[in-house]
Amino acid sequence: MEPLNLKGLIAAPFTPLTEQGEVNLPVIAGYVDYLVHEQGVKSIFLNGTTGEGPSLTVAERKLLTEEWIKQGKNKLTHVIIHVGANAITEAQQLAKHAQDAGATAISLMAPNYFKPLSLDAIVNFIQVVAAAAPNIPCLYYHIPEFTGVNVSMYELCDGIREKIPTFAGVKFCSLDLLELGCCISRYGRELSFYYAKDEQLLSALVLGTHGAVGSTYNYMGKLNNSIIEALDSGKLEDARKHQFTAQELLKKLFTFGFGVAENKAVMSLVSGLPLGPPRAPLLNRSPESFLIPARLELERAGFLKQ
Ligand SMILES: CC(=O)N[C@@H]([C@@H](O)[C@H](O)[C@H](O)CO)[C@@H](O)CC(=O)C(=O)O
Repeated sequence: MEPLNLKGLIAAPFTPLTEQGEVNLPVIAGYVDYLVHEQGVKSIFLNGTTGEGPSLTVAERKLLTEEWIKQGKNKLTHVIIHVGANAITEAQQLAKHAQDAGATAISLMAPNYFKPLSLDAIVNFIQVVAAAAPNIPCLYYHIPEFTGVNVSMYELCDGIREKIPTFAGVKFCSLDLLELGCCISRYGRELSFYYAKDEQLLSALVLGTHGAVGSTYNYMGKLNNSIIEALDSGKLEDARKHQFTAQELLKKLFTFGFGVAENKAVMSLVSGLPLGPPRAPLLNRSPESFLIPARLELERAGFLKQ
């Protein structure tokens, strides 16, 4: 299988929910247009961390996949579906469904209750799931902070194509740029690495990351695209300036406490899309503790009109 022909930013969409907590599919058509026209982002990574994938049922994940692919037709260029699950049979079902629905690729994180803690265990898990979608590429979603599985990606990638022919690379959600650099240097010609810590995009681009998946590209796509454009045209100072704008805002948001629930509230505020609450166990915070101070910072950084 050819390397994934995908570069640039990939947004990890939030899952729109009604106030009653049901998946709110009618929001998705406007969400696609917002990403494409307002943020200049044409690729998505669906049902991952930002999309609260692990809190959704298999049926909901299938509905979301179908709706995003339907609404994204002729608008989105790449739709990657996260199919990871603790039950391997569910992951297989989702992988087959993603392929049948017309997804570009599948991706999966490690199960996180019974954890695959050895290379053999993790490769076996990926192999079984990837085999359920044999015609599309498969990316491993490395996110040790959430899964507790911190196998070396450098070791995982060694000889993996012989075991898993559709293996296409890694979505790399870790601050470990040494590991990322070594992976790109050794495997970057045959595999793709997509960086997934938005606050360090520029550093990963300099190392040669093939693209980047992130939550903040939902509402800061334009700014992060400017980092890529400036770097591509040799304007390092400009690239730094844009990265610093994003970093300063995120650093402030981190001090207020910034997880998926807070991030979703920011996206609703900036985009005006009715994304609704997060699903339990995540909870919306009181406006005083997050949204009011966050709004001020977003205004200061130019993401909201004052
Ligand atoms: C842990 C986490 O949520 N990481 C985010 C980042 O975009 C993150 O929100 C951002 O770097 C701010 O820390 C992404 O890596 C998530 C992601 O790609 C996904 O939702 O699938």
